[in-house]
Amino acid sequence: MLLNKILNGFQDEAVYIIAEIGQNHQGSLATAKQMISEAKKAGCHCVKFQKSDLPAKFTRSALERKYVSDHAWGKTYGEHKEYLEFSKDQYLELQAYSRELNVDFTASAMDERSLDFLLELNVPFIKIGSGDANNFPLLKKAAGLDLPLVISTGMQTMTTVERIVQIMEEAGKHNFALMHCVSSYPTLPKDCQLQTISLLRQRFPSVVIGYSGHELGISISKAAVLLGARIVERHFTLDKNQKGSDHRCSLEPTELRTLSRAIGDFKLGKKPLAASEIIRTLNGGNELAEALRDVHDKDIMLCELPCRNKLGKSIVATRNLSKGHRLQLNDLAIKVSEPRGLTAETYWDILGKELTDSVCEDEPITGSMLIL
Ligand SMILES: CC(=O)N[C@H](C=O)[C@@H](O)[C@H](O)[C@H](O)COP(=O)(O)O
Ligand SMILES: C=C(OP(=O)(O)O)C(=O)O
Repeated sequence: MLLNKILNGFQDEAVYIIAEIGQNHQGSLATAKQMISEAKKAGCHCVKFQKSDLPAKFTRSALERKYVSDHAWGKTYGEHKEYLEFSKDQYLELQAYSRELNVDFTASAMDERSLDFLLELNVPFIKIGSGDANNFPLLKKAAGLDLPLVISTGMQTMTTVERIVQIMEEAGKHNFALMHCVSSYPTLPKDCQLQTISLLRQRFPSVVIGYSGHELGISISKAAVLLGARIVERHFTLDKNQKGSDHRCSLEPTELRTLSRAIGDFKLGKKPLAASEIIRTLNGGNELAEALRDVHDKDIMLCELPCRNKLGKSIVATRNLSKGHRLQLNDLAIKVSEPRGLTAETYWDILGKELTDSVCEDEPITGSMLIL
């Protein structure tokens, strides 16, 4: 697999291209297969899905909340997500089909049970999406595997990214990559913050840096490669005008083919190009210049707040806990919760803290419930 060669430092000039089918298959196995075939024809190395175990990823109230949107596939968020989930047999069929077409097949593990599911499937690598980049227990479990990891960093601060790398280092894990990502759909050029790629390369010189983009078009993704991204992930669709939250910021087959050919034509070496050279090389205008503006730090962006509020993970109780109880590891789970609680990255920091209030199973733990 090309990804292994890149992660092992054997292929400075190669870029691994992932077609993120995600949930753009509309819940249809036939459409998913057609998408796999089109992604392969477009020159992608990998087709990727999103795997969630709904009660493991979401609290009951998050699943029961009404989902009022033109993009909803059910009345509640749970019904919507259920409609878009494939079964194990369907995953096996999609995996067999991808094998026939000689394209790598994997999914993001959106909770620990989904990680186990993907391990049973024997996928070649695991993607951890931005929603789980601060889910340290999931990262720790994934870091203990031999499999390569591709970890997105949307909706996260540099401090959280440093902790991700620390978790990998503590597990002795070397075969992982960090993806620059801005979790807004579509991301405006001014919000793309491509120079975060340079920042991540400087801060973590031994880690392969990639780009998971949600912007419109392909120029910004090309620029990401010229800046040093060696994995590129883009959402893929057969038609951008379909129902579904991600279609608009996805690439259709022709665009994906144009992007993969352009990447293949670049003469890449170890040294990235400067912003001005990139703009010249790509004949870019204002939008590319905006995407390439200097970046001095990595923080959660305003444009990411809607996604963070919808899919950011919180700490919830695994069982009923009484006032005065001191929190232990097995009291806590990390889920998308409605309403939200303490953010996932505080998981290890609140161990041993005393509850000032009782909390019910599957409900969020908030800062005001703790004696800090
Ligand atoms: C952060 C994250 O997981 N983002 C994913 C990857 O980019 C997205 O595909 C979401 O699953 C999608 O946008 C959710 O849409 P809805 O809420 O309509 O199912
Ligand atoms: C959420 C995902 O990706 P990203 O954060 O890279 O958009 C994913 O791969 O499921």
